[in-house]
Amino acid sequence: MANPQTVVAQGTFDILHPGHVHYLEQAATMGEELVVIVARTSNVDHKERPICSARQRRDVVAALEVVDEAILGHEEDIFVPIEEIEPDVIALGHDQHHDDDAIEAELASRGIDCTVERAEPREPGHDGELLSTRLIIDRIIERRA
Ligand SMILES: Cc1cc2nc3c(=O)[nH]c(=O)nc-3n(C[C@H](O)[C@H](O)[C@H](O)COP(=O)(O)O)c2cc1C
Ligand SMILES: Nc1ncnc2c1ncn2[C@@H]1O[C@H](COP(=O)(O)OP(=O)(O)OP(=O)(O)O)[C@@H](O)[C@H]1O
Repeated sequence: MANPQTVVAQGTFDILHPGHVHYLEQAATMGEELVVIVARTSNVDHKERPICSARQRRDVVAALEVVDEAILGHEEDIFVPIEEIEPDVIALGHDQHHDDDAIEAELASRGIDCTVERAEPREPGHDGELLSTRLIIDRIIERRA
């Protein structure tokens, strides 16, 4: 296709689990090409510091079949990669703390024509399925302490 619709997804992706896969699969259905921006460790300041390096997190996301490209985010200005990619859609995760309206306003002020969509959460499909990095780490601490 000459002009595929590009979707951007983003997140920390520290220790991948099926919730991440679900989010990325949903994001992929919003267009034809999926580019994932992996958060720099210095920008993950709203929760515990990731266990894996940004490069490792990026490499594992890039290996997923549904992902066309995974890149490391910008250290200072999260809209720099967006300006470079020029996506048609930004897919926000169901629980991402970003304000949809604030993102849309910033896109408009930079002249980027792009819609902002929210993905749906995925609930555990069986007993004991861990769909959160924090819950996986809590389980490791509990079982290996
Ligand atoms: C549109 C958009 C672009 C982003 N670009 C970057 C970026 O370039 N660099 C970065 O470190 N984080 C970027 N982020 C932020 C993180 O990917 C992410 O929202 C947050 O730091 C990780 O939190 P989460 O995994 O709980 O969502 C971006 C977020 C959004 C919504
Ligand atoms: N169970 C889930 N269902 C749908 N999307 C999910 C799920 N878990 C994570 N995601 C999405 O994956 C993206 C990256 O998530 P993130 O790296 O913060 O993982 P997390 O497991 O939610 O982390 P933590 O549990 O440490 O807060 C986010 O957009 C988030 O909404």
